[in-house]
Amino acid sequence: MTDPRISPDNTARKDQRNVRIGTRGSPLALVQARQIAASLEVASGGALRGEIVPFTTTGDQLTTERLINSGGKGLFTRELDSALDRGDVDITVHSLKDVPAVLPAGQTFGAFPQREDAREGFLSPHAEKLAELPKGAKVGTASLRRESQTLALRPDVEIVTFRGNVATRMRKLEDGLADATYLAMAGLTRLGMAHLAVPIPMEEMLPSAGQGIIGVVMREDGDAGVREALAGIDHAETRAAATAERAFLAALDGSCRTPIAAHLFDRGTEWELIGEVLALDGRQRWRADGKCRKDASEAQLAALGRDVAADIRTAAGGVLPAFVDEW
Ligand SMILES: NCc1[nH]cc(CCC(=O)O)c1CC(=O)O
Repeated sequence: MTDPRISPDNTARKDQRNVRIGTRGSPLALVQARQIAASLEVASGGALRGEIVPFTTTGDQLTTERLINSGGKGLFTRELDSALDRGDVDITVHSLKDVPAVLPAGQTFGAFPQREDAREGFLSPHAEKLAELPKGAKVGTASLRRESQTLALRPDVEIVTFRGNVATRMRKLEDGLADATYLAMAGLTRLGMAHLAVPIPMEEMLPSAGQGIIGVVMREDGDAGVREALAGIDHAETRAAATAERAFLAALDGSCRTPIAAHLFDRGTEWELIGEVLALDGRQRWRADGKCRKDASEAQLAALGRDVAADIRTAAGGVLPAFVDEW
């Protein structure tokens, strides 16, 4: 039976407004953008209708070479940033860990929906975890954080550069190009493929700042209806984590480009931020942590991030390895 109030061809109702959602065109990005579209429609009581507008970013066009040699951060956001600036789209949807520590001027996060599993996933046809790999095994990754964290635990393994979507990486594993690789559990879960990986305990391999979080960006002078609907899908705990982890990142990113990891842990009555910086070869590793109350303001959470970053600087004697960022 057809409900006469619902237009059968799914065209916009007269009282419905279109929200153009800019996103990358990758399978994961599209799943995330569709999820945001659906939640916005619900949060606005049907007044808004999400329209997905896919973009190919610079980062999507790069293949084998290390992204880091191609301009670092912002590779996956640049084209989306300018589309939002120009007003070609109303909002952009990103994996937060791919978003540079500082947003372009005039742009702001309208929503951080509830975080997905932030853990790293271990994928290997031969082993359940890194410790089980044979001596000298090849571990595929293009992330400098994962590379240095792996070498810190297993200095004997060989790191090989590994990129591509989930299917590509699985094929490379089958072809023996590497014995193991990592993918974020969040991405795998969103794609319905979490069964392919074994989650790694968070404190064994601290994830990237913002891992598992989707950031929805709007213009500061953006439409009030859109702003309100975004506020309706914002998740307070996730915003707290995004704020503390990104403040930590921003405080270290300013002067150095280094393998960095951070996560805000829920310790019942308190938040605990753990941050980590490593030398590329994994031989040096600095960790620091700090706590604050669960009812902390965004300013206090940002201060927590900066404090933990300052502790790491002190621990490292002010000499952090001069290198790269996460992507
Ligand atoms: N750097 C690419 C990227 N950006 C976001 C995710 C996964 C989803 C997420 O962490 O939110 C991934 C893939 C990966 O690192 O495994």
